[in-house]
Amino acid sequence: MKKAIVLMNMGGPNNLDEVEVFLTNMFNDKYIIGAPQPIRAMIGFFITSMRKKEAKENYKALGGMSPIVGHTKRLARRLEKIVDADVFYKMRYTPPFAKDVLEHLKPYDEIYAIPMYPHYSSTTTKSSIEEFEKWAKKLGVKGKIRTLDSYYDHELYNKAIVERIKESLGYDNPEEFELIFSAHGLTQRTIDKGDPYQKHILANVECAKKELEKQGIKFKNIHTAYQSRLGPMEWIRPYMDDKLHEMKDKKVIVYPISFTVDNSETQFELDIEYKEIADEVGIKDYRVARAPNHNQYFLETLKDLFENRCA
Ligand SMILES: C=CC1=C(C)c2cc3[nH]c(cc4nc(cc5[nH]c(cc1n2)c(C)c5CCC(=O)O)C(CCC(=O)O)=C4C)c(C)c3C=C
Ligand SMILES: [Fe+2]
Ligand SMILES: [Fe+2]
Repeated sequence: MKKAIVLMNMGGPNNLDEVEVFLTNMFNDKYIIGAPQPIRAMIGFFITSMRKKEAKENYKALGGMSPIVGHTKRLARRLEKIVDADVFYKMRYTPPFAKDVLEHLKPYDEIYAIPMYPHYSSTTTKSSIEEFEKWAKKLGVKGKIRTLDSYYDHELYNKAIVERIKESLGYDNPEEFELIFSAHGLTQRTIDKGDPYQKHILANVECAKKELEKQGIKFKNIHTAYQSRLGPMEWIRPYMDDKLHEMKDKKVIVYPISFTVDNSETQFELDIEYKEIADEVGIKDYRVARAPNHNQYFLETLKDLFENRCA
């Protein structure tokens, strides 16, 4: 039986010319902008035109590209060493797209499509799975597609989170630090329509807290906040910038809980933009923990999802 794993991620510009491709594709996704066509295309064109200049400047600060594709590719390579399957990766809004990767998947009997999103949201997980299945059908890929919705509660995944928090802490005393779990935001409207993302984030924070307790690591306080708000709508609260304003004179570790690999939201927004706010507010020590990336516990989580959790 020939098996393939496909790590499904969002993507990000691989060069500055792809910034427009990334934004256009994202805002053309019906799960991101709910309006029907052609209104969606018009809104997408408008937001892309408004954002692309600033977004390009941001990606310039990261060396002209998002780190997300590179991290996902490295993860796929390392995972391939420990599983009995060939490992691929595909992105939702930038190359390599589902249709590019599926061309290579025709000889496989079983295809394990694993979302790089531990929390289920229509805007990420559902959008990716649906698009992948649509292209598999169009291209006549016959292998059985297996997938799963979420894995934020996986014990090994939470061990990976705690490993990254410990790396950020080093030999310092956790009781002197505030720990903020920062999640990518979502509009309140999406949550009101029944999206479980925020529930999954809050449940993930509880799992991570339990793992910290198990390992005897006690922070002064633990908080959850939401970053990456965009546009005039109400997004889920508390907002990360408001949370940082409560942290004057404090020592803070931020853990980016939405993400399995580092990307522009961690390496630009948290590392650079929110660091500027932290300096303005007078935060004494501001640290951002890395996402799981190729942490051994995360690799073992993926191996277990492949072997035991995909249906
Ligand atoms: C406007 C709506 C957006 C929704 C809804 C949204 C949901 C969502 N996104 C992620 C993960 C990532 N988002 C990233 C970047 C990004 N996201 C939006 C907008 C929405 N996201 C924009 C406009 C951008 C581009 C950056 C910017 O210009 O501000 C990224 C980073 C990709 C990269 O380049 O590295 C990730 C990852 C999740 C998990 C999520 C909902 C659950
Ligand atoms: Fe996003
Ligand atoms: Fe952002």
